[in-house]
Amino acid sequence: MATTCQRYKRERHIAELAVQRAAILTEAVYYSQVKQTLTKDDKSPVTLADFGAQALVLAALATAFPDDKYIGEEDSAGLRTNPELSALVFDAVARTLKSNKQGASNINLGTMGSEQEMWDFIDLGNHDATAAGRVWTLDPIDGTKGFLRGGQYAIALALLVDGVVQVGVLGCPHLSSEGEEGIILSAVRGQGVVVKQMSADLNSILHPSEISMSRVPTAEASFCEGVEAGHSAHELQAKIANDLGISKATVRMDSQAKYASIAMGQGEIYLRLPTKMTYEEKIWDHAAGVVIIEEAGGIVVDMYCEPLDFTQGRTLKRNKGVVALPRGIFGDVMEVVTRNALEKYGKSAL
Ligand SMILES: Nc1ncnc2c1ncn2[C@@H]1O[C@H](COP(=O)(O)O)[C@@H](OP(=O)(O)O)[C@H]1O
Ligand SMILES: [Mg+2]
Ligand SMILES: [Mg+2]
Ligand SMILES: [Mg+2]
Repeated sequence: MATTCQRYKRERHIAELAVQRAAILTEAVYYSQVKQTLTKDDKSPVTLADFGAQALVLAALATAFPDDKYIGEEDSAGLRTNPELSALVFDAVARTLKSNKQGASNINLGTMGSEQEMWDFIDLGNHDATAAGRVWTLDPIDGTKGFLRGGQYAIALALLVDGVVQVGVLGCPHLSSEGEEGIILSAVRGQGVVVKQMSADLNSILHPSEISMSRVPTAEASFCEGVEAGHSAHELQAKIANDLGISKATVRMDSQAKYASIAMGQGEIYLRLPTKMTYEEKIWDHAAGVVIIEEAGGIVVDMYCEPLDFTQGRTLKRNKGVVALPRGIFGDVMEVVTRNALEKYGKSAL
């Protein structure tokens, strides 16, 4: 039986290595001229890098934890009917596998030799029940619009056990800490959070440093919100900042880099209030961020101050809106957030 401090040690390590390997692919695409993109049924974009990163991460998980279940944002349908795009994705995956020797750690992160195998790895992410057992949730590129715009993006991987996030890893290739750009944050519930430098060499994810959230009073805090006006209610968020007497400019940033950034004390409050009450937040947009914030000493709730419920499958259907912030200003800020949420949206109909 593992001691408490060894709990999820292997899961965290493999998740970090898998995220780092996927980031080699996403960064190669980020800086290339070839960013082949499809538009999904919900009108959102998915690029060749999203598919490639999902294949690489799920290959690693399937190799290391074959009995677990996986939920990934993407599926291979768009590749199976598009040979040209599929070949581009496979080429990017093959280059990553070749460039990357998987380190001296002797950890087998899995490989793939054909497009068919790659599609099958991508489709391992089709699970949808989260209330029981071990379920990994993956966002291969969170902030695809940011990725395409040259902004922030994240590779987000988390392990849910019986519906509770136990492990979270966020790879943020364009976020900086202590002057180093390209970082990985990882947390295990009850064991804190570390930030490590991302490196093209899989052996050297290794300058762990502990982090914690900012301790400034509410009036000196700053807000962090998404860039996309369609993803959160910028106007209402500005009103809440104003109601709280916050005068610092709001920082806009794509992806779960927002969670990473406030976990490291580079900002304080992440607000994500709905633009439409029918939208259900996706679990892969929050799971890794939640455990990272909680382990950095913060709290994540919905706009009615309820904890996020990860037992409901692929979406947070029992929650509306998301707020993440340091413990010390929680009471002050949430009073104003819930008042505004009730005024604007009424009582939770959930
Ligand atoms: N109407 C909406 N409201 C809230 N989130 C939305 C949304 N439409 C899409 N999203 C999610 O917003 C995520 C990006 O968040 P942000 O705006 O903070 O960068 C997207 O993740 P992907 O980019 O992985 O698809 C997508 O899941
Ligand atoms: Mg998407
Ligand atoms: Mg996402
Ligand atoms: Mg995504």
